Amino acid sequence: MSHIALARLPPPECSGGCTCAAREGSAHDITQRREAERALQEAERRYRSIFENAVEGIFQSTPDKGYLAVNPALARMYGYDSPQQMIDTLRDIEHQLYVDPERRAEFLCLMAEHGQVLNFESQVRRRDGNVIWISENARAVRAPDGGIQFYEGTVVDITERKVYEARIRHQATHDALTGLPNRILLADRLQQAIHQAERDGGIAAVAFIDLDHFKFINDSLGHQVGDELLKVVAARLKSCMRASDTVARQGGDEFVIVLSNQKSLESVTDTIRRIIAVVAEPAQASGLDLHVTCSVGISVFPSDGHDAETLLRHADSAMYKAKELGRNNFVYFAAEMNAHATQRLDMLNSLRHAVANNEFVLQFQPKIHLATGKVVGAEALIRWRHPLRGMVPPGSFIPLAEESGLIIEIGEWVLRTACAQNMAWQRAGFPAIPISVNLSPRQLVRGDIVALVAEVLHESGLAPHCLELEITETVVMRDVDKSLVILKKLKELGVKISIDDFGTGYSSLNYLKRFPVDTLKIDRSFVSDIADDQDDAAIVKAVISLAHILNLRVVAEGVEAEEQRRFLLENGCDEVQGYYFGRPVPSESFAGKWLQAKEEA
Ligand SMILES: Nc1nc2c(ncn2[C@@H]2O[C@@H]3COP(=O)(O)O[C@H]4[C@@H](O)[C@H](n5cnc6c(=O)[nH]c(N)nc65)O[C@@H]4COP(=O)(O)O[C@H]3[C@H]2O)c(=O)[nH]1
Repeated sequence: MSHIALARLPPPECSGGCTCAAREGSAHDITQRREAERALQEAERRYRSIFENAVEGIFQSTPDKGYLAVNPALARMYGYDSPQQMIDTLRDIEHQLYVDPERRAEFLCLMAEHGQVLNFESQVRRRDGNVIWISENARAVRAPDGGIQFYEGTVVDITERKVYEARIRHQATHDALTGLPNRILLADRLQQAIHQAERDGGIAAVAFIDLDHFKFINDSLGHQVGDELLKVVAARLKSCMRASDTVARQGGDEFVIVLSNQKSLESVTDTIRRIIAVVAEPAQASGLDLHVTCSVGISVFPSDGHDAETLLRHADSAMYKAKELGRNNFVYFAAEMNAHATQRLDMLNSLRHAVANNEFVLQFQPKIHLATGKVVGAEALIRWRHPLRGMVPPGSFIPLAEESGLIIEIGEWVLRTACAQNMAWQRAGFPAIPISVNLSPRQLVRGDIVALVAEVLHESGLAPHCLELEITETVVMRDVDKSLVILKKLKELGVKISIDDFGTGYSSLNYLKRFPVDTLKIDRSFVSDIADDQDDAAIVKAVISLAHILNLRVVAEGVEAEEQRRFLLENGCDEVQGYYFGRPVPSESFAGKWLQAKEEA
């Protein structure tokens, strides 16, 4: 404003008589021009400041290859010391900048079609070779003839967001512990393998892999050891696979592999054999030497199913068959397994129902003192009174209860009922004899078994020495240190402990010496043949002497014949149990037959 006022003033040398008005007019023109120039300069200064100081990268580039102008932010983003250095160096954007040169072609194409690109994301190479993700917004600036003169736009570095997105995507599709694909990605990969086999007329195989006795390792050695072991197994499985195959963790100790584009079943079998061998190699987890095996069920596209869900279900059924057949092996799906899997599911449902509806009963089998023939104990044995199938023996449902975890509730019921029954006999005036209860592997490792036994004794009022817990030898030997701690605590409660099925495992004498046990029960498989099989006879004799050296009682189970009784008597066995003396019977019959007999005697 001030210079306009100044321009209107006559110049100092003016003495009048001149055409001051004209001079004033021309001064006015100059002033206006200067003003416009200054405004322009000001605007340019402002825009330059924005350009120079913007945090976003700003550029002008030509359709052919290079840059016209870039701001310092863009030069910095791409790793150059100055804009000029960047302009001079980057003469071929397509090949020097874009990681995928195709992106430049797409950029040009979008510009030609729409005159702009929005959020155009690409990977570019910085001057130092590092790759970053950028997002560009740009427009085409056209000449009056309509041709593209140059492009101008902005660039932001979105690497951090991309890394974050990739991490989130990875987390959603991978298992956190092992880093393997999870169920979601597995479904996708399996679908791809099916499509590929359909297209090429080949086969694809799905293998369901379950670690044998993993739950036991997890429960007894702790989750940390279990987790470590899963990681080792995951790495081993991966080492057996081609890049095009998939190893996924289905959950827990279950893995699934998808073998795509297979030429023949032989090649599938070869891979599975390799997997079984590699899993079975000794493993180290948390400093412990472990040995784990796996059972594998395989289904094949197209013969065993046409969709991912069916193939997975069938591989799962085959895996159960592999477990049934002794574990550490593999089985291909066969149609009849469907029926078996359905049966198993039905059984599990009715077993759950049985727990809720109290469909179990206990029977009792006497333990006889061999030398005197007196009843010195009773073993409680569970039966399932099924509403349709009648009395179901424990061999038909205990393994499933164990596998599904239902054994915890069932076992607790057995313990309570057996202790209550013993008290009921005593209150009815029968002599106090110890009652034996089988403890399942899961019950033993669950950690609160000591508290449970203490609680049941307290609630029932049963004297601790009137309860004997039978634990199978293999379970005790699987984790000697942990078993030792639990058995000691149980012993401190005052209950008796018996090692069941003795001889079937691999007890070391050294361990046996350390265990606070009262009784060894010789497995009935040895007893049944003592009259005919010299080896079994020798084993039974050895177990009796060993037990006596260690100051333990010996009970022989499964005695069915007189010659077995005589052999055991002659060799100093303390107690016997078996059909020869008495079968398991309901509580009333037991009291009537055995406890009265003891009283009369
Ligand atoms: N062949 C033959 N068998 C005889 C003879 N004497 C007794 N037995 C049977 O041998 C089994 C002895 O029980 P176990 O070794 O503890 O073996 C038991 C035990 O491992 C399990 N079991 C039974 N009740 C329970 C329970 O309450 N809890 C748990 N966890 N397991 C149980 O089921 C297994 C089988 O039980 P049961 O069918 O009742 O079978 C019982 C019994 O009926 C004989 O002279 N000859």
